Amino acid sequence: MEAGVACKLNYPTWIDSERFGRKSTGSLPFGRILKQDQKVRVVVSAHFPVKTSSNRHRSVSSEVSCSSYKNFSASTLETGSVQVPYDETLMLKNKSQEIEPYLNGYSIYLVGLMGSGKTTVGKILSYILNYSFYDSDALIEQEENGMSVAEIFKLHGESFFRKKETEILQRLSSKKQLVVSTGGGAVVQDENWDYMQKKGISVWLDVPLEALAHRIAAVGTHSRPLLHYESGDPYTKALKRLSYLLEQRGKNYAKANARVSLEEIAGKLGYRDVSNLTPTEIAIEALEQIEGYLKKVA
Ligand SMILES: Nc1ncnc2c1ncn2[C@@H]1O[C@H](COP(=O)(O)OP(=O)(O)OP(=O)(O)O)[C@@H](O)[C@H]1O
Ligand SMILES: O=C(O)C1=C[C@@H](O)[C@@H](O)[C@H](O)C1
Repeated sequence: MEAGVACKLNYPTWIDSERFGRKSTGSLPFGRILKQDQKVRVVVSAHFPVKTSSNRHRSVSSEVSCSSYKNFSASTLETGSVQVPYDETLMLKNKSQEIEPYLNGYSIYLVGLMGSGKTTVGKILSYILNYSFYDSDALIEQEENGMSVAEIFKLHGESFFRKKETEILQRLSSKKQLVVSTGGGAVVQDENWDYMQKKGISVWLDVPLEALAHRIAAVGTHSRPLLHYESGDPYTKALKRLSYLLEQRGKNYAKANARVSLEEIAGKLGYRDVSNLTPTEIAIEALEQIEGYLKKVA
C-alpha cells in the first residue's frame, strides 16, 4: 500500500507579500508518496520575507498531517506555532488594498469618547487610504476664528457648540473619501447619524475608561470643557466624568456600523495591557472591522 505524507504551514493575512501573491490566509503544502513500511522524517522550515526592524512578534501556526495515497482527508499529526517578527506598516498597506474594492470611496466617521484616539488613528487611516482627514472639533475652532472648544463652551454654551457640530457634519456628508474624527458627543443627536451614514461608515473606538483617563491626564484636562465639572487630580477627574459619559452615551456609540475594541485586539495579539497597542495596530483592526461590516451588508 502507498501512503502520502503532507505538510502544511498555515499563514495569516499579514504575512502576505509579493512572494505569496495577494491571497488572504492560506497554507504552503508539500507532499511525498511513501512505499510500504517506509519511514519519513518531516522538518518544517520556513523563511518569511518580512523586512522589519520591529521587535514585535506574531504567531504563525504550523500543521503536519498524513493521508493515504489518493485520499486527501488527512489526519493531523502535529500542530505548533512559531513567533515571527512583523511589519505593521506593511500589514496596514495590505489590509487597505484588500478593503478598497468593498469600501468604494465611502467615508469613515470615527466616533468614541474624548481621548479614544479618533484623531490619531484617523490620520493613519486617511494616509493609507489616500483619503482627506477632517477633525470636526478643529473645523469648529477654525470657523470661530481660532477660539478653542473650551472657550466656545464658556462664551457661547454647549448648545451653540452642538449646533455648529451638526452643521459641520451636514457639510461633510455630501463628500466621499473622507476620514472624519467626530467630537466625543456627536453621537447623541440622531440628525448627526443621518449625516454620518449618508456616504459613510461609522466606527466606534471602544477604549477602556482607565486607559482613556491615563491618556487625558497625561496631556491635561484644560482643553476638555466637560471635565471641568469634576474635582480631584486629572486622572480622577477624567475617570469620573468619562464613566458618567459612557453610561449616558454607551448605547449611542454602539449604533456605529463597526466597533473596534482595544481589549479585544490586545487579547488577540496576546498583550496584557491595551496601552501596548500601537495606533497602527488599532488602525489595522479598524479596517478589518469595516471590511467585516461591508461584506455582511454586500
Ligand atoms: N493607541 C494609543 N496609545 C497611547 N496613546 C494614544 C493612542 N492613541 C491616542 N493616544 C493619545 O491619546 C490622546 C488623545 O488622542 P486623540 O486626540 O487621537 O483622541 P480623540 O479621540 O481625537 O480625542 P478628542 O475627541 O478629545 O479630540 C493623545 O495625547 C494621543 O497621543
Ligand atoms: O465628549 C464630548 O461631549 C466632547 C468631546 C470633544 O471632542 C469636544 O467635541 C467637546 O469637548 C465635547
